[in-house]
Amino acid sequence: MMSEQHLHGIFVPTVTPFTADEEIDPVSCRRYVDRLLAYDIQGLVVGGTTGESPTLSWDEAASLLRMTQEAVREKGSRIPVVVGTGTSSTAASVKRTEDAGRLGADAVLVVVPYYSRPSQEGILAHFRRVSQVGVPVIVYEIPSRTGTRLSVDTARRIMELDGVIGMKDSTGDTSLLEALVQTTSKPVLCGEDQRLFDMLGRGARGGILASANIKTDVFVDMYRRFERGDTKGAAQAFTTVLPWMERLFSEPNPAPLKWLLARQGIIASDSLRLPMSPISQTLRTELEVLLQASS
Ligand SMILES: O=C(O)C1=N[C@H](C(=O)O)C[C@H](O)C1
Repeated sequence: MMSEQHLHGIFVPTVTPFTADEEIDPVSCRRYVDRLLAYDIQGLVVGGTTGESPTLSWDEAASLLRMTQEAVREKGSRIPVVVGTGTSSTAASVKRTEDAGRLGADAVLVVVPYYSRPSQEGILAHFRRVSQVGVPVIVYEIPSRTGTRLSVDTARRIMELDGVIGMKDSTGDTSLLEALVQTTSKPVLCGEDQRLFDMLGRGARGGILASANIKTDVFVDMYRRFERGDTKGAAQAFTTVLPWMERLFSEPNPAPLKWLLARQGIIASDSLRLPMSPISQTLRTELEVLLQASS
């Protein structure tokens, strides 16, 4: 299982490859994960936003976890595999986290409960209950998707919980990160791709980044440069991936990413489950231009 010492560097949240008729495609899944394992990434996250968690059943998320663990094991890699278990129900999140523990997940990614807009006390109680399961918890703060924003005080109290090992900060600004690094040694990772460079400079220990599925080597190199104090080199590397990030998030994630992975033959199809829908022709053309320029 993971501890806070393991939560640093580049974590890649995986897509869920579907066949054209929207079933999980295990062959693509294996080819895709094997490719990611060729890079010096620090971990994988299955069943997150990028994995289309809103349209996956828990059984499907669990089977993705097993397939990914198998690929990691058979490659002889020891990187942690994290699975998303957060829902807007505390009881369901606890149950999924218990299952994830039985399946050997190294940690769980637990999103702030969405839609019902609970009070700060309710959110704290939610994380207290889930963290008591005994599987390390990474808190996922993404107000643009959940409809709620953690106060600094609540975030600090959640980070103090024994079972919580860190946070993925997708707030889109640096105020929470800057407040947390004053009072906790637990890691905060960037979850807002275009803020990566800025957030590393303000104390983030890495990132959980959908765009690191593309140009994975550049993300790893950028992080390593940053770590050893080569800020200029890290900035240069970041500049080269910015155009990709801009396109990847110009339409709802993970549709552009899946299109790119399918276009490169890494997964068989860019199929999504509704209400996620295929990318526009304009974006396809832009991505095609980027691909041609980088080949
Ligand atoms: O699945 C994830 O983890 C991520 N999801 C974010 C989102 O889609 O909002 C983006 C981030 O890169 C990672």
